[in-house]
Amino acid sequence: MYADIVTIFPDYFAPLDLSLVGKARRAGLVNWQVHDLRSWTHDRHHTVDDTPYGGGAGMVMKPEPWGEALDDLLDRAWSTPTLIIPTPAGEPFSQALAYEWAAASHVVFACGRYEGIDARVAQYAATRMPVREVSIGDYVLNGGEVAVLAMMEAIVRLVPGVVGNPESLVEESHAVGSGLLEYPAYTKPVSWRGWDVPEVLLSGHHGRVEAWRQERSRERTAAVRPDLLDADNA
Ligand SMILES: OB(O)c1ccc2cc[nH]c2c1
Repeated sequence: MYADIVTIFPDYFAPLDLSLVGKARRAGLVNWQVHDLRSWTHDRHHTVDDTPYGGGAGMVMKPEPWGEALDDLLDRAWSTPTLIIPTPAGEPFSQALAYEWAAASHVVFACGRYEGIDARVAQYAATRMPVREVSIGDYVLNGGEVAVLAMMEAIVRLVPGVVGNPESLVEESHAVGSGLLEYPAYTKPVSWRGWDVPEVLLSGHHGRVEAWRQERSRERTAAVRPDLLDADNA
């Protein structure tokens, strides 16, 4: 998976070179390039925003720099990328989308700021590539960068070879097909500040352990995400 990330704050993405994601890049399993949107401006002040038509507070990102950025990235692309635009007004990002984009050869992330990107950019882009406007949750950030950091981590960890034991991807929360939240995990010591590890986990009886874990998953999901249970039973 290769990603182009377009932003007015390139330094936001330095953390991607840390930990598992950075290790995956150094191993050649994934790659990305961060681009400063202002590279596609031509005025002295590298202007990327202007006042909204129709009035209202804040500023809107101008379409021209985005159009030139997408033209350049498409010209260089080996295959047609998917354009992913983080926005509070988007479809929910999900583990299924993370898997889909982990298998994609090329994605382009467009990080909006201010009140967002001129709506014509997504409309224009959709004539040249698949476009997905995606939300990472029902809250509002100041821009798309944090959303892209979160999505990059969710996506890259699913690329084959990135996590040491692929089995660890199977039983985690929101594992595609399971729809249940992960069961609680324990490690040594067996007793800690008066709290003991559940006996069944010390039994060595794999069938009983599995049944206990399934029950804890359903119990936890019913308590905090009953909507997933409905989907799971659908
Ligand atoms: O909350 B978000 O995911 C998000 C995404 C993009 C922009 C652009 C301006 N505010 C934003 C918020």
